Amino acid sequence: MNFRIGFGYDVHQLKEGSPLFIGGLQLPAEKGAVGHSDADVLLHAICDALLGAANLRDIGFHFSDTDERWKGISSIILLEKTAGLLKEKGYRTGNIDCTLCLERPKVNPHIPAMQEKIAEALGVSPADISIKATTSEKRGFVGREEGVTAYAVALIFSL
Ligand SMILES: Nc1ccn([C@@H]2O[C@H](COP(=O)(O)O)[C@@H](O)[C@H]2O)c(=O)n1
Ligand SMILES: C[C@@]1(CO)OP(=O)(O)OP(=O)(O)OC[C@H]1O
Repeated sequence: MNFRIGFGYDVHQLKEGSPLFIGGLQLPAEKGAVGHSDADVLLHAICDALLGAANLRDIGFHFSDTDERWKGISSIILLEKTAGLLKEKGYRTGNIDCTLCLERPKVNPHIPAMQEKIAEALGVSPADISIKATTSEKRGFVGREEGVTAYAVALIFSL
């Protein structure tokens, strides 16, 4: 078996009145993330970790933010497409570990549902998807609730 690892990072601006999509779910929140797609920062970091593991460039290379096809698209679809790109190269997902940096709301109650969504898109078990969260202790860009960031690592393998 050939194992490879990858790392992903993403940032989105937060704006009052925009919807907040995280991990494939819309969460109740005063501020939501802004982007060309649904701006799901956690899924974008996971896409980049998977693409990086396969040395397949990054999310914007495959799904450009100037392409009308991806305007407002659910990032779960982008994650499914990313899994398809890896499959074409003979890779399967092993496990994912990611961290969301968001001042509020607390996402802990929603993590099991996010694990289910992500696992379904990648064709793995929810047990293979680890999601963690932290605030930024009211410091910096995240702490001032101006934005949200996410980090992810992915293990992939080919038989
Ligand atoms: N948006 C968030 C941020 C954090 N959590 C959970 O709260 C714990 C404490 O956060 P600190 O920033 O004070 O470390 C953290 O470990 C997470 O379990 C969350 O659910 N949603
Ligand atoms: C997902 C894409 C494509 O809709 O757009 P955004 O939602 O702006 O997200 P980002 O992480 O900035 O870049 C990747 C994009 O090309």
